[in-house]
Amino acid sequence: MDHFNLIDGELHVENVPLARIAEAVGTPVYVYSAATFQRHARVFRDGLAGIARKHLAFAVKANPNLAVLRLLANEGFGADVVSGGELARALAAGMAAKDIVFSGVGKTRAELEQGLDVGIGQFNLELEEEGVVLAEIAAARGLRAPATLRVNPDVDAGTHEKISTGRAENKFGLPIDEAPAIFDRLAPLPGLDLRGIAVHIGSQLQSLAPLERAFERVGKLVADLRAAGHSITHVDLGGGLGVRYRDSDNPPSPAAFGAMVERVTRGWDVELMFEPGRVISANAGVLLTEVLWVKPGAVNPWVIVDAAMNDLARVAMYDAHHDFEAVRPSGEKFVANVAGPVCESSDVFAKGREIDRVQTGDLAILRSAGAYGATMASTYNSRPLVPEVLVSGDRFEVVAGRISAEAIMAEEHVPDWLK
Ligand SMILES: Cc1ncc(COP(=O)(O)O)c(C=O)c1O
Ligand SMILES: N[C@@H](CCCC[NH3+])C(=O)O
Repeated sequence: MDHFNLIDGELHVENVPLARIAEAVGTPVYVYSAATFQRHARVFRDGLAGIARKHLAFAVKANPNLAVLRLLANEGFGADVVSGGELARALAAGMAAKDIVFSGVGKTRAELEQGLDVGIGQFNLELEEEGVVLAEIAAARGLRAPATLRVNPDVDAGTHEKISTGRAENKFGLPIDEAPAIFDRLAPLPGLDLRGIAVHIGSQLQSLAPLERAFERVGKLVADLRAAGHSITHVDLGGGLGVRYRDSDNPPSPAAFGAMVERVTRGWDVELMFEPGRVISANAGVLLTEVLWVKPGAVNPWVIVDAAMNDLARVAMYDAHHDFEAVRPSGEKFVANVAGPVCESSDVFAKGREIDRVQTGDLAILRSAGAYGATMASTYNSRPLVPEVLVSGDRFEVVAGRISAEAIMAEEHVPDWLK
């Protein structure tokens, strides 16, 4: 069941009319559905029902809002974090340290220390030297840091170039062929409990085939490591499952993903770990915006909305598609461009698209904005930082306030020697 529906001709999130949120909070604003987050969390878990030993860690980068993290913690999710800031958020949201996995291609010494001091569940190491440093820091504290090696399996995920992570030329992971030798050198260090392998080949995957190829390579590596005498108890299979941004997208279902994982990992005898982000959050949120102007254009009219690339960067960064819909559709359509007010030619959400006919003052949404939306927002053009609202049934709450240009300016100052 979708929780973003027309009720009496007007778009609602669950039982709350979007117009009511716009009136109370202003626009632009991200609006999330708690019931959708819950449903996605459960569908993902159900897809993996056949896997006995598993750990689910939500990729915090997709949506780090504290309320969202708490909701997912209540659904039994831990977190996959990539910075000290994300780690602090996961803890602040009530997640247990042991349920947190620390990924990330450039963890600082301070971040490794922070992770050890709070007792996180696992570090996914990106290179040998990181393992050496982590082992030293842990040994000095009388600890053994639970860790895996993240390997780069050299598999093309078949997704947008800028969100691919598993090809040899990408910066992520260490070359899978070098993993056995690195494992041999790191495993004996007293400060490390080197217990497995991690892999993540990219995001918004529309096919299971590249994932399957990557997992098969990891399975072979696990067998080789065991044959060399290593104890392998954990394999982290990352995230990456794609979602439907438009009708023509056809991502694999969590059930199909689970069936593939079950088949490929049969007999591995490890705890499997997962780091889903987008599949849990993308379609749980929309960006609500107001039409400022409809401006004549040389080819198509320009619908200028009050949301911009600084609020939702995905279109400018990856040519991503987000459906655009009026909150009170008249039934009439027209072909138009949709753009924000930012002074960049790439601040365009849609070009030459048939959309609901809208006019100045109308409310509209950009759909599927719950993942990599608010979290990638900036204050470019000195625009306020976009707020977030969580809806549950017929109530809603501002779970991140709008941070004004004045508040941001308060962090700056002019040196005396310029006055
Ligand atoms: C290491 C790691 N895990 C998990 C994710 C989450 O990916 P997704 O949102 O595609 O599920 C990412 C981002 O691509 C990542 O880099
Ligand atoms: N930010 C990207 C996804 C990056 C995934 C991070 N590993 C997007 O919006 O699609």
